[in-house]
Amino acid sequence: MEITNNCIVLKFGGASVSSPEAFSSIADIILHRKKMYKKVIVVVSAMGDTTDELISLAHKVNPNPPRRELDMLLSVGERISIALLAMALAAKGTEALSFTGSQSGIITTNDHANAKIVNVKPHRLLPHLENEKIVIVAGFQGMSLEGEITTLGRGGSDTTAVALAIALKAEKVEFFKDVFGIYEQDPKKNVQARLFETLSYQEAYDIMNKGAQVLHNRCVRLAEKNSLPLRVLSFERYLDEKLGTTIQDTMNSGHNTTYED
Ligand SMILES: Nc1ncnc2c1ncn2[C@@H]1O[C@H](COP(=O)(O)OP(=O)(O)O)[C@@H](O)[C@H]1O
Ligand SMILES: N[C@@H](CC(=O)OP(=O)(O)O)C(=O)O
Repeated sequence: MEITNNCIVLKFGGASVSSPEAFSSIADIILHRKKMYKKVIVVVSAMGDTTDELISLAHKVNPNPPRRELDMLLSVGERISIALLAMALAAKGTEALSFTGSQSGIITTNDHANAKIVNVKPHRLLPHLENEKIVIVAGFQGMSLEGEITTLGRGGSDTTAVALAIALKAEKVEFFKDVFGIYEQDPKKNVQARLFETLSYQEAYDIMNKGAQVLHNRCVRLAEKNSLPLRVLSFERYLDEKLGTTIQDTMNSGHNTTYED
């Protein structure tokens, strides 16, 4: 196993935390990566269908809920996950600390339900990372300059992970999915679809633009602008280093840090 001394962001989506037991499984993945990386930041999404269930709950109370209040409600899904993940790691004897998007310094526009990240100020995370503690951040949410809780649009946790990786100068982001990587088509619809080993940002972006929900398309553009390598791999077969898709530049284009996607 290659030992690096660096920083990595690990992103776990709703499919990887669809049951209480799943938190223990992904805690094992995180502990495996912690042996390789000094600084480990974990971004996690709401469990399974929680976000859909919260939207439907809101609509039972008000068929046209105020967008500000909907964001307040939806941000709860990811808060449940971060706390449960910290508890799962504690059950394995490892201290980890959970933080909401606003605590993590994810600063956004004030566009409720479709906010854009304008800056990342992860001051609160830094001392814990220096102390080599695992830091867990709620995906999909932030705080506007006006101090309001916002969400980034469906699938937005991927973009949280990329923005944090840029701010913390992480080596890469690993996205743990219920598929082995990015395919030419959804492998659940076409079992013959080819799995890509590597993709350029543009190729990945084109696949997302055709409607593949495997990565939030904003996160691909953001990674490209900052030359940040991305890897999409399976949360079940993560030990198989050859299995997965790497998205990176063919040449390092040397852009300055930007959060504009
Ligand atoms: N071209 C594609 N390559 C890989 N997965 C795809 C593609 N198009 C659609 N998908 C779907 O995207 C899903 C993404 O994985 P998932 O674990 O659900 O992500 P997350 O929980 O992070 O949102 C897969 O379940 C897969 O069915
Ligand atoms: N929970 C949010 C954000 C998200 O990114 O989820 P996932 O990582 O499961 O796509 C959603 O369902 O849209």
